[in-house]
Amino acid sequence: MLSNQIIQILADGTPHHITELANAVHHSPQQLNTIWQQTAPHIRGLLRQKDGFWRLIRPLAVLPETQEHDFFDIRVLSCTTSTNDELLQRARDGLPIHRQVVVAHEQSAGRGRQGRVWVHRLGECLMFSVGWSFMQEQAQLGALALVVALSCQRSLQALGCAVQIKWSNDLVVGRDKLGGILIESLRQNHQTHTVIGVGINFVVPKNLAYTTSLQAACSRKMTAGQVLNQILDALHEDLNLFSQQGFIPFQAAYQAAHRDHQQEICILQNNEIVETGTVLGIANNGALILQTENGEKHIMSGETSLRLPEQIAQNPTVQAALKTRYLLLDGGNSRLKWAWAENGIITHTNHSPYRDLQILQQEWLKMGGDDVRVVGSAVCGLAKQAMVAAQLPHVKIEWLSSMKRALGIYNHYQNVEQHGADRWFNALGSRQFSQNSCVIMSCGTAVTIDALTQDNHYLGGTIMPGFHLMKESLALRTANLNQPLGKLFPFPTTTANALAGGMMDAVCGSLMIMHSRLKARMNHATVDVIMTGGGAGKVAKSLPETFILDNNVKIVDNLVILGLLNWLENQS
Ligand SMILES: Nc1ncnc2c1ncn2[C@@H]1O[C@H](COP(=O)(O)OP(=O)(O)O)[C@@H](O)[C@H]1O
Ligand SMILES: CC(C)(COP(=O)(O)O)[C@@H](O)C(=O)NCCC(=O)O
Repeated sequence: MLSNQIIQILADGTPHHITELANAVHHSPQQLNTIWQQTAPHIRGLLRQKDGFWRLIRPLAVLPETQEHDFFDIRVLSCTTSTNDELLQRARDGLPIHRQVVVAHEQSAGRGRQGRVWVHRLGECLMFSVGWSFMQEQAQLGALALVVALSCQRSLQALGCAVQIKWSNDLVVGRDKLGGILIESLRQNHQTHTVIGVGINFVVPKNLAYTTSLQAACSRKMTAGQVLNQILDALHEDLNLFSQQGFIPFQAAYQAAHRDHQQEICILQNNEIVETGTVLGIANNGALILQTENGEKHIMSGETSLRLPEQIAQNPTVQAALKTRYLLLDGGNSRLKWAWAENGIITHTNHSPYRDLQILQQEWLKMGGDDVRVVGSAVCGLAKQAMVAAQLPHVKIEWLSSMKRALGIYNHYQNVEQHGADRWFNALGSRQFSQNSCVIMSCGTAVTIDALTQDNHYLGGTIMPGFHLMKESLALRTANLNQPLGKLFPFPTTTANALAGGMMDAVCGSLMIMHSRLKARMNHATVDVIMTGGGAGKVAKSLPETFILDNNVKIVDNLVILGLLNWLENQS
């Protein structure tokens, strides 16, 4: 696609003149805007234009096809099933993969460890696989994943990002995951051909809790090419050393980079805790050495995962909650949103206007059952709640209200019965995305803008009409304003554009006022912004660039539902 060629040029985040862009796609500068409209909405809104130059407000994880490295052959693909598959297939076909690198901008079947899906959108995750062939047997390469994690960690550190490793091969910043590594191998012709897949978030993935990105965690702006080449430099040096001397030369450095050294941790297998104890160190084969109640144990990576105790509440009720299946409902004024959740993870989401809820019943017939607890938040009123119940005959729906206190958050609303349950569960959900003070904006039928302090006080917030209500009231109560909305301009000069701009300024302005108010209240500490609801994407695009760059602004779909799940999982 032509727009992808433009993205490749703009991905470095620097200004490019429109004649350069137009020449690259063999079109005239006048046609560039039309071509740009073909880009995905999450990229389209990043464009800024000034004096004939185009630039994106931040670099993307997109590389030019000409990317080169001294020691590796790099192939850049727009899309593939998975970069690991590309190299594995070559190896299976008997072709060499040693020192070959495949980068993909999008993967249709990217995977993490234990078959988990690797979530990404175009430009938001740097994904590549490196082929390396060893003479050793597979069994002797057990610590390879740790060496690769260390290579990535020290490369990113050199670029100014304070990354650590979570055993065995996750790249983390504090609690949040920045990147992951998946190694797959094949023994053929007396060699072990390993394919080392690496995924590093450039941008925090939408709707995934406990994740971070290079752009959120590092102060320095860097291009995907710089990150890739820095990691390839380190891998070249480290893999050569590892193939000659094994893990021992890396043991001390790995231990120093290990986030959980001397910490209390839990080891999970199939979502069950199988060991708890204190990390004593890393053995010379890469095993985690754990001091448990029953003595010292060596844990091999395999199918296990490491968690901090606060990530897995120890009590049995929480374990049971993790195993319950849920159908979670968010009854807004315009539409019902719902999600199915299992083992603490949302597996499917959907939404529908109230006049058309049969789809909910169809899903229940396919996925419902006695083991499913149906829990909801409703601000839509009793008539619409009854329409939901009618689609789920004989099913008990637990409608939850706003609360005075939950998950350590204290609600300062004077009368909690009056408080919209959606606003409360948005606040409970927001804690998965920010531990700082935050402003939570829900842009639905109404717009609500709420304040949550870092020390867990929900202070309250404002309510204003949503975009459709603003438009409707102007259309109904004025002689001249019943007309379609125009486009957004800084200084609108038509009625249609003035209407669009006025409504957007009202919402963005309210959000920014609440943000500065909360910031002042918190003595100018960090205040994050979490946005949800049907109109959130549109508002985020209209916020001033400086506001976006200076603050951590996140859009989270289904925040009410995430809040419900968060609350349910933490009940004792
Ligand atoms: N692109 C958009 N711009 C502005 N508002 C939108 C947009 N898309 C949807 N909305 C608003 O969001 C509402 C649906 O979002 P939702 O958060 O589900 O609302 P509710 O919780 O009130 O049902 C719509 O009725 C509309 O008012
Ligand atoms: C403000 C709301 C209408 C927002 O609802 P939505 O736009 O999400 O449908 C809802 O939260 C509500 O009815 N609140 C009750 C009043 C209050 O929170 O004070």
